[in-house]
Amino acid sequence: MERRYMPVVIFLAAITVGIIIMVVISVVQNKPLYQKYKYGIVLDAGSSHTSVFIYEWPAEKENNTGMVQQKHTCNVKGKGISSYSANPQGAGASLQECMNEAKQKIPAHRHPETPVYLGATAGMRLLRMENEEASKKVLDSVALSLKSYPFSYQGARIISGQEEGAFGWITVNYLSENLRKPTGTLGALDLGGASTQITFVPQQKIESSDNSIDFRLYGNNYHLYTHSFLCYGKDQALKLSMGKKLESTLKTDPIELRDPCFHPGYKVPRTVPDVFNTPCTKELKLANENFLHVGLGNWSQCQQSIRKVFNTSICSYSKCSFNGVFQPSVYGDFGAFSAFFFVMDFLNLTSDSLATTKEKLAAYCSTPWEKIVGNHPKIDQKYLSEYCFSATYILTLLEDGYKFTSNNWKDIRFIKKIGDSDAGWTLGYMLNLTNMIPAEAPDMPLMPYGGYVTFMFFFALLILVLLLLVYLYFRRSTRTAQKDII
Ligand SMILES: Nc1ncnc2c1ncn2[C@@H]1O[C@H](COP(=O)(O)OP(=O)(O)O)[C@@H](O)[C@H]1O
Ligand SMILES: [Ca+2]
Repeated sequence: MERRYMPVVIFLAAITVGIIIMVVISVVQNKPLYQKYKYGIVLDAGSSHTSVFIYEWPAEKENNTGMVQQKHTCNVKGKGISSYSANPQGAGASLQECMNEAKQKIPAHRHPETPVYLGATAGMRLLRMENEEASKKVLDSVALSLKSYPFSYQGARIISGQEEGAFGWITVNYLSENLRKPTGTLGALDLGGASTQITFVPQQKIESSDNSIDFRLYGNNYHLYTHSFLCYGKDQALKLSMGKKLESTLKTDPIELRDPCFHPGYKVPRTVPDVFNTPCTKELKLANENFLHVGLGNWSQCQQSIRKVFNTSICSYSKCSFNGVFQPSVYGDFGAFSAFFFVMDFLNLTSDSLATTKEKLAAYCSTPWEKIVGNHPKIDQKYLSEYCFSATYILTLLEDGYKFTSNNWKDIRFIKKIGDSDAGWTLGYMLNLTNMIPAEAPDMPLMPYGGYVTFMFFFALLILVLLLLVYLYFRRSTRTAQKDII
């Protein structure tokens, strides 16, 4: 071969290698060139109501953190499934409207592969304690209803308090993309109507095995503390607290229950079984079944009365939250969701110091009931009348129960959603059951997307320049050759 062709050969070889590198990188980087979505449905059968969550994720990226998003939610009309104990068929029927909506929201060709899970929480735990047969019938009824849809039915069951706490923790940390980073995780505080959960990575040893859960997620080990207090959701706590007041006052004054946790001017007739119709309160045999629930609007007395539902005098561990339950010192930031958020957000108490929160709440509780109703004509009066109690309960639970202080109060973030997805146990439950959180970290793309685009751009530019140089070189060498001939 003539020597003058050598540079051309080198140029061509460089170009070929360049093209091969570009093709290889683009294949590795863009394995799926277009996105297909997959779906999953979880029904949260809570004590007060049932919500249907539809999740969506890109089919090819299901093992990456933060990829699953909430696409749609539907609130089932009426009360929670545990309220159908006398009419179990009604429980299954109540889900129809939302399940039909799910059929509309998910593309039909995905229906057969879309898993459906129903998890029932504390309302059904209480019904199971009270009447196991009735709780089975309710679960059978919702199972039958869910099986009639074209989705892939995966079961309807009562989840444990530990699962409820741990999956809530997985949800908030998955959505905050904390799981693949060496940085800290977010503790999870969930307040329902019938139970409440606290879950976090503690700094101290976990002294009771009931409160310890281990996970290996994306190559990291997590040693979690979790506890679920049955009967300490805000609706059952209200019954506990009213029950205590009734026990001490009805004996002397059988007509009126004077309650500092309700607004002055609030007066509602109630019956004793209204308060004692749950396994959380012991049955009180009282001749007079009717009483008048009268509000006093006194925040500090309200807090005193709520403290009585927390037993802090027994503890067989190095430290306890309440009722003899082991709890290490709270550590790190916490996401407080569900009723923690609904109540504190309604009262605009999500971002003040603990002292200011107490001052504002005291003023709110002493506001006359008439004025409260006038200020919020559209809010359901049952919710409205209970916000003073609920917020006082929340402060007492967090401070006296879990031992948050004015120093770490700001570590509690009252949240509803992270991105588009609600904080709660449902997403974590589905991720776990579909094995979407691998124990080991999945392969990362070769380089971040921005770096990839820049790299491809400059590489293409380089190849263009090389082609130009080859062209110029050829032109010059042919001219020289022609000159030589002449
Ligand atoms: N807008 C709202 N304001 C106040 N409380 C609310 C609101 N929406 C829901 N809640 C309350 O949140 C709680 C949700 O609990 P739920 O999930 O049904 O029970 P559990 O988790 O104990 O089974 C209930 O006490 C319900 O009354
Ligand atoms: Ca709940």
